[in-house]
Amino acid sequence: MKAVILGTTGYTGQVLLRLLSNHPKITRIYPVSSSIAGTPLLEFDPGLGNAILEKTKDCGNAFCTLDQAVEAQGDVVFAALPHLKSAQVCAPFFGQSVVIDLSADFRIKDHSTFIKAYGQEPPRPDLLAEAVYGLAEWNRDQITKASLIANPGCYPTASLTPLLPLISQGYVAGDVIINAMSGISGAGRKAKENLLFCERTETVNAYSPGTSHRHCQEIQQEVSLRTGKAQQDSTVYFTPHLVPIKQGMAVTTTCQLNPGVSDAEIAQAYKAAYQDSPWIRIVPAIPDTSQVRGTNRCDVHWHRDGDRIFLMSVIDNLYKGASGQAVQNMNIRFGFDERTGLPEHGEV
Ligand SMILES: NC(=O)C1=CN([C@@H]2O[C@H](COP(=O)(O)OP(=O)(O)OC[C@H]3O[C@@H](n4cnc5c(N)ncnc54)[C@H](OP(=O)(O)O)[C@@H]3O)[C@@H](O)[C@H]2O)C=CC1
Ligand SMILES: CC(=O)N[C@@H](CCC(=O)OP(=O)(O)O)C(=O)O
Repeated sequence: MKAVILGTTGYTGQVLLRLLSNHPKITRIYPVSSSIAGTPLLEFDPGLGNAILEKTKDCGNAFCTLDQAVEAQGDVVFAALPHLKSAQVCAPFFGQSVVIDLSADFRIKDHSTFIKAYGQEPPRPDLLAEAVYGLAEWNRDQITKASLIANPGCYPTASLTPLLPLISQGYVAGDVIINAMSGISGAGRKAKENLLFCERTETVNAYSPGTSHRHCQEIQQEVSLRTGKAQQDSTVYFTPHLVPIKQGMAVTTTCQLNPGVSDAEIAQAYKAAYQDSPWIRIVPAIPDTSQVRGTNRCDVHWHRDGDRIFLMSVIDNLYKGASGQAVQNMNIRFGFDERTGLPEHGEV
């Protein structure tokens, strides 16, 4: 199979390049760069292994242009581009290849919600109906048939994974309070003064609290789908924090349970939702981001305190939060085992 990566020099693009170079079903890779086409891959990233050389022969082992990639007619295109830019760059691939978009351009279905989150109209409203939200464990059947997959945001993936089994069973009453921590690679590779080492080391802060972060709209959309309530009546509150680690995301979600929900029912809800999901693990102790770093796993722990439940989840924002889930979605779409080409063990 031939794979195209758009935005290869970004963080998620670089992880995609590594994952696809080890993926047994991918034979050719077209690594597009709008900024450094023609530059040898190993000059840009000497950490890449030899497998990449075999698979990028068509581009002379260098970054290629968008035109070269369009001509190659890839089976699958991964768009690792900024939101509000991605849909436009992907245009030549729609109808030609399966497009897996890591940006937010196709995640939110409702126009006014998209405008609230991103400050402007969705860039391709004509394609929103056919775009499948790629939260892999919840939309497998649709992903199997999709030609456009909207890979979820990293915060929504880490928040929805522990929440949806309980929401879907109708066990949750009242507000859902989500507090999340992200490593700095979550903000992408583009140089920003406020993300310099000296600005971010030894310090932590919250930002965009309550319902003001764009990912709150994405989380609310998926929760509303399962509760049947209108999105404006959703009571999800989401507050992210930036912590001084390179990659990793830890989320704590607090909910009130409906009267009479037992521990056994909660355990059963998680079992039913995830027993056939190789990348979700319900763990007996509060998880650390280090245990999922470099893997596609989301580890979840729950703690009951009277009628409150506390859900602790961890992912690697660049893997399950982005490129790993994108490859998982490709596996589902093309009928491969969901685990194919994805690392199982965390780094020591
Ligand atoms: N970082 C994360 O943890 C996560 C990221 N995402 C999403 O995935 C997408 C890619 O993220 P990430 O890899 O972190 O982003 P980066 O900022 O690290 O990389 C984006 C890449 O897009 C290309 N690009 C093309 N046009 C532009 C432009 N106008 N401005 C900036 N870059 C441009 C560049 O690559 P080139 O020069 O090679 O073309 C650039 O390196 C984004 O939509 C992001 O929101 C989703 C989940 C998690
Ligand atoms: C730390 C940081 O800045 N995180 C980003 C979200 C991460 C991301 O890339 O957003 P998507 O998942 O929507 O693509 C933010 O808060 O906007």
